[in-house]
Amino acid sequence: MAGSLRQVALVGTAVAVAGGVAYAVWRSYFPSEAAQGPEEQQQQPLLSSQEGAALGCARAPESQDVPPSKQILVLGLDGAGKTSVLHSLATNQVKRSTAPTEGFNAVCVSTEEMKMEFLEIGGSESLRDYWKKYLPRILLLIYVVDSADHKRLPVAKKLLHQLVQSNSTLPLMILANKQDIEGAYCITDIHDALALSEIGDERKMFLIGTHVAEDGFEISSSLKDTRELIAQLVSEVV
Ligand SMILES: Nc1nc2c(ncn2[C@@H]2O[C@H](COP(=O)(O)OP(=O)(O)OP(=O)(O)O)[C@@H](O)[C@H]2O)c(=O)[nH]1
Ligand SMILES: [Mg+2]
Repeated sequence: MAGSLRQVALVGTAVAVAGGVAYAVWRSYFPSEAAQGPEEQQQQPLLSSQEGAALGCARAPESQDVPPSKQILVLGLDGAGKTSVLHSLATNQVKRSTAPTEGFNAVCVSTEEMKMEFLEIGGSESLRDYWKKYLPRILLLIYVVDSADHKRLPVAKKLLHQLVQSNSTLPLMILANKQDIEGAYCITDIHDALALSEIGDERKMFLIGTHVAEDGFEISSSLKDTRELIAQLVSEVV
């Protein structure tokens, strides 16, 4: 166990949160280019400039000395908690989702240093075909699992391994969500259930326990740490 855990940073300690969250805008849509092949998408941003602008992630013209938005893909099985985590990260308040994402969900989170564009694709079976199409455009993949959904962890593992096999260096952050539920697997169990030691040690990989607790409260320190780490990771990628 200790050997396999060496390849993964288990994050649970406090990291100071720099910068505030400026806004979050919610939207579900199917982009028109979803039918294109990954090659055609390689040079395109995750969100078009119009979509980015609508979400408050407008890009500055290249002549201006303003860093571009950082693009992050958020995947995982239906019900894992992707929307709830994203909404909480963006607003700093716990807000559990009440409906499945029927397509895509784009969220913009600003810190003092940068704007980060998160794109969640719903986890239901019919949407999983879209997952891979966005991989070539992103700086970081966040994969959310329901730590209490023991039965479906093998499916979550299979899909994760399929996603990462085509890119050995894409940074990966796994959120072992719903840690508040009694009987939820702890992160070492999740590490084993997802066979993370097989994913290779070329990439940066993080496994973090999270939960989106009671509505209306400030988010937990683990979620704040997660946001801080995401900002740090994407700022390191050129
Ligand atoms: N107990 C508990 N429930 C959670 C947590 N996170 C999310 N939920 C609940 O789990 C259900 C699914 O959450 P969503 O955020 O919609 O899950 P999702 O991954 O976005 O699902 P899809 O959009 O269908 O792919 C909702 O009822 C949430 O309230 C958590 O940390 N703990
Ligand atoms: Mg969702």
